[in-house]
Amino acid sequence: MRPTDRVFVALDMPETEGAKAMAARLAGLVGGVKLGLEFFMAQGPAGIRAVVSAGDLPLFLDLKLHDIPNTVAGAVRSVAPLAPTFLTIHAGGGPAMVRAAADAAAEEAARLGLARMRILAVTVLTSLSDEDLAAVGQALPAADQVRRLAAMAHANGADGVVCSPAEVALLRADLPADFTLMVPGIRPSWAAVNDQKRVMGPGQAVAAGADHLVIGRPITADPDPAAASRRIAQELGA
Ligand SMILES: O=C(O)c1cc(=O)[nH]c(=O)n1[C@@H]1O[C@H](COP(=O)(O)O)[C@@H](O)[C@H]1O
Repeated sequence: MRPTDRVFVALDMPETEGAKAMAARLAGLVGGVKLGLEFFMAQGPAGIRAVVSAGDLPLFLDLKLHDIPNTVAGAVRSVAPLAPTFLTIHAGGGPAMVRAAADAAAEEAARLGLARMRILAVTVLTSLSDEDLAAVGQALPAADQVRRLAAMAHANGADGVVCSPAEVALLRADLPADFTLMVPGIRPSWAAVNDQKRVMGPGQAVAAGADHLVIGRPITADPDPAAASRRIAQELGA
């Protein structure tokens, strides 16, 4: 994998034109685009198609699905025609929900004749500290909860997880090499931390074993997003 292929840029914005312009500007400098709730709620599937074609980049659709198994399976089928490379669900939805998502992805890909989207289970959000986990009654420390959820997601057919850089080395040791570790909470030394809590630099996260990095504001809020992407690529060895 080329160093730039590791990076999915998070286009957290509500407007199609802005997201299309950013995707076109960053084509060749990143490995794909991540479109999530802010964009999907405003622009829906048509907006997703417009942005993907503007940059001609792989799509990471970050909808963080979390509901009963039947509803999540239906949502997976509904987004299958968008042909995302990756789709997120919340591991906290439990074993049957993870299994329902994985099965629906496989069945719908076969039915439509498309490549199967990879299901990624979100473990513990990178915006949560141990203190925050205690407030919602989750097990401590965060790393223990991440390991438990990742093992459960793997056992139930997920293709990978979303975790913070702090847990990457632990999960790499626990799980097979082809289990994808998609890692947000990435902050180069020159970027603001914002609302993230469990953060690391891009080079360190890849050295620890991250397959892909999710990077939003350090690129999109920079006065020169292309230059920011190039600095990150250099840090990754490009
Ligand atoms: O699923 C995600 O992508 C995700 C999980 C997580 O635990 N933390 C997290 O920040 N993300 C996403 O990763 C992106 C990070 O954006 P920045 O903080 O701007 O780099 C956002 O689009 C978040 O929705």
